Amino acid sequence: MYVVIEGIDTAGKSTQLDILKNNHKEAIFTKEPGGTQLGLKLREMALNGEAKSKVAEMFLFLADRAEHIEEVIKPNEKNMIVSDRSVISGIAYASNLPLEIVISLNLIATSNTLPTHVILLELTKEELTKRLQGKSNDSIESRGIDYLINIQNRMKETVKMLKLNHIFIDASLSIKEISEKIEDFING
Ligand SMILES: Nc1ncnc2c1ncn2[C@@H]1O[C@H](COP(=O)(O)OP(=O)(O)O)[C@@H](O)[C@H]1O
Ligand SMILES: Cc1cn([C@H]2C[C@H](O)[C@@H](COP(=O)(O)OP(=O)(O)O)O2)c(=O)[nH]c1=O
Repeated sequence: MYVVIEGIDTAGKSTQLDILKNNHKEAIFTKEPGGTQLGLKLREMALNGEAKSKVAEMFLFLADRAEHIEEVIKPNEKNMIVSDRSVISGIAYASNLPLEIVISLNLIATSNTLPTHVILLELTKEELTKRLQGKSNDSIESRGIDYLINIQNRMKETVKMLKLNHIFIDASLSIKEISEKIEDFING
């Protein structure tokens, strides 16, 4: 089982992952970017805005993903894996290119190893605005509210285009309500 927690910045992914770590001690927890040794270096470069070219930035995340799939996901496919972000973020955030092209590049990076369960935490513009005010933003988050809402819409479109098993959860529900919906979906 390859479960991914998806959502734009501040959607509540880390909060739900902390609960999942308590409820599923047997699972392997990982993330993108930064789920491998190479990925940590790539994450640093990407989040510090070192790539001036958006295409170069996309390839940093693709390299992170290829390494992550090879080193973490594939070797553990028989176990329960839970990842903070995935190919869904990869496709959605590369918003300077048409979805179809980015999907093809990501299918190469993932060698078609796709999540079996996609959990997308969905924010309203109002809730996102409120939450972003409470944190310092990395180079990607500082691109603004409308940018992130567009990314969220691309995430939903991507999940549907890839026909992945998924649940969209209203991220403004209580932490407990969201956690219960996640458990029902995973155990369903
Ligand atoms: N269901 C929720 N309702 C209200 N606030 C939440 C909820 N889940 C998380 N938060 C808060 O929103 C902020 C971002 O949560 P976090 O889990 O760090 O999001 P992400 O990992 O997706 O960036 C944190 O301040 C967190 O306490
Ligand atoms: C996985 C991935 C993340 N990102 C972005 C989303 C985030 O803004 C940033 C780092 O992700 P993350 O560490 O999850 O940030 P946060 O916890 O604030 O959500 O990288 C991409 O642009 N492309 C990708 O392929």
